[in-house]
Amino acid sequence: MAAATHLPLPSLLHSSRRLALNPRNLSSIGSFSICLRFPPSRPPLRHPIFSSGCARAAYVTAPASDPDSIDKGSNLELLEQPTVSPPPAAISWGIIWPLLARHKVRIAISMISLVGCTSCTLAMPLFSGKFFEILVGRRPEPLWTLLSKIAVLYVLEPIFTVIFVINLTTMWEKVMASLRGQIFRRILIQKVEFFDRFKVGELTGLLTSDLGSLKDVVSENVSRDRGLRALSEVIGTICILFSLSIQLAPLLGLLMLSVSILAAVYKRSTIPVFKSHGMTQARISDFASETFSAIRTVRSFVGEKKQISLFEKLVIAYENSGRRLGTLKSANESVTRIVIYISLLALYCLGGSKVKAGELSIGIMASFIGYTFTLTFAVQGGINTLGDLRGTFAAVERINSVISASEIDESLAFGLDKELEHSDIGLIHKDIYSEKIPVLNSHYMSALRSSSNGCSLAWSGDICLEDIYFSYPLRSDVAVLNGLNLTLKCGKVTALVGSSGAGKSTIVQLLARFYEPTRGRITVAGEDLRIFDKRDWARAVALVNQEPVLFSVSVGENIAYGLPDDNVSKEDIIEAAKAANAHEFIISLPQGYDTPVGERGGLLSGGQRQRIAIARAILKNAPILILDEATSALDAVSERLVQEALNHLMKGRTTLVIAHRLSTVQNADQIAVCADGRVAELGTHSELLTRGGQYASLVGTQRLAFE
Ligand SMILES: Nc1ncnc2c1ncn2[C@@H]1O[C@H](COP(=O)(O)OP(=O)(O)OP(=O)(O)O)[C@@H](O)[C@H]1O
Repeated sequence: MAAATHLPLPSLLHSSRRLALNPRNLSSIGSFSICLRFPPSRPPLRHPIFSSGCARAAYVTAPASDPDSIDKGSNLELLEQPTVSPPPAAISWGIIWPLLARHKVRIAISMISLVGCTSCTLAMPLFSGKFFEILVGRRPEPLWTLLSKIAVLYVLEPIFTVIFVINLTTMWEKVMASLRGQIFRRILIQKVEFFDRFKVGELTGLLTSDLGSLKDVVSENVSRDRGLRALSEVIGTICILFSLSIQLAPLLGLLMLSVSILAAVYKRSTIPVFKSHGMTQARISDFASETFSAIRTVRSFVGEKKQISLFEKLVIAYENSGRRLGTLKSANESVTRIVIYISLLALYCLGGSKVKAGELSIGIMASFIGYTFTLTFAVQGGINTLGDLRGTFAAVERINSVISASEIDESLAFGLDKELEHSDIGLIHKDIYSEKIPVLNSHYMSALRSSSNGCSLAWSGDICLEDIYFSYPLRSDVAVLNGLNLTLKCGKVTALVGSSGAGKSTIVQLLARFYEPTRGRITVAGEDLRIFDKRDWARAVALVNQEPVLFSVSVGENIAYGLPDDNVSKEDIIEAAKAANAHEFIISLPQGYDTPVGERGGLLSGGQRQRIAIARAILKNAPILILDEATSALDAVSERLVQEALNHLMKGRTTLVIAHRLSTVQNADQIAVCADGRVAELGTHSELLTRGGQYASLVGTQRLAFE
């Protein structure tokens, strides 16, 4: 093992494919499926990333002197990698510390100014005591000398405070901006099933309210009676009190102890109320965003009353939990006050009697009263900060439970990392998590990079789906594809038909690599897709759906999104729009190409949206084109315009068409009938009609709808 070396994955793939995966060689080593049926105790004779379930866990060893030994079949050893540890929590001290460490100077200035302003604050009661002693003639110092010292304190304290607040908040805002950017990036690189699992509202809530709570824990706790200042005042006051009078200090200690115990009891008793308050708030936000985004459905079903009544229930639940929280807060407030008053009364009695007996100076007694108030406010402020911290911990826990439970799509993340490194994006330039993800993964991912480029291969080679098995991760017990085999011939049109739920759109999702097959492989010109990182592969596939999604920017910017990394010229945008039959309607819009399309393109008609999506795909100029019911939602006029645009787009590209209309399907070079997760029939329109099988019956029963 020690002498072993890591072979570059492409060469391994090449070799192992020759040994086991190339269909032409299957006869010599047994069928491809034999590879998949190796007993679990023995790894299959191919790179385990190509079998399901161990996608990240493998590398290859062979003698360093003979990298070609794989070809010769000697010394080939495939070793299972130890299980890769799960991705680190999205927010932890280990993540925040490096971000804080970038602002050492600001932190140092904040701490120095904190000491400065706290010292000023804590010196004030001492000066008050001296002031009274001068007034009653117990101190020889001239009054104006003392007053000028007090004036210096009054000037210094706000100066130190400003320096403290500005530095601390600036530093924290910068840390939070990095963290927010990183978490957005971390969400964006999750596997697609992550987005199946969590609602959009939940994910946006992490970035807004939950991260907002983490931000507030510093930015809302910089005032005199909160956070670090409160803490430093508590510590400072106790030290001063003990140095002033060893007899009276324990009394104030008792006061603090009582208040702290009350705070702890309050904290425990309010945790469930606090949690349920937060959850009801999240439900309100989810419900409102769902209602507003489905406003047309609500309108068409006259659902306003129902939505209002459901919303009312949520609002009442929120109100109730808010009231319970308020009651607990007020109870705590009054009990805390009672404790403070009792302690003050005790101080007056004990301190007063000591002053009368001449055991304590009136100045110290006056200082003590001042410190009692300082201590009271500081302790209360500390408790409030604890309350904020409690909410913040709950928010951090929510963020971590959502993001850590999921898996990063490493083949996407790796490519993105590389691209960001060379981009001008500064804030989210380096993934703070990548350092935490085991080095092995990046070694593994760099091995994934093939010398060949997926996009150029797709211009010249067929796409083969070989023995594909697939279940959606969230419904792993339901087999959607069961050993599907299909070849999309290069530059030709393949139509996919079949009953609803037969798995047509699932094939599209696999071709686009939103999901990976559970078993089997997809190849382009004989190369397994998994040797390309996903961002490379994404450039090879243009997808036009029934419901194209536009961003709420201008028409021109939506078309330019076809090449999001490039500076697309206005001429290119116009050319693409013309090819998509969209130019005429675009120039008739109020601001032409600068007209905003509204949220999800809501300010345009279905046909207009579709033609902009086609223009975007034309600009992308990808070798593989997937049309998933691209014209099925359109009226006859729009359909003709869109179909013309699509015909233009399809030229010279490997095209997969899913359609219910016979007219769209019958001219395809081949038609595949999907049933029971397999291709049941394959041929041209006339061949399949002659065969009289499922396609003929689909056409006969008009389930493949005619115009
Ligand atoms: N994200 C998902 N998670 C879990 N199951 C899914 C998901 N998407 C689709 N399915 C299930 O997979 C099966 C195949 O769905 P698919 O959308 O591929 O069918 P289809 O042939 O395209 O149907 P249609 O013609 O109605 O669009 C269905 O049973 C569906 O419920």
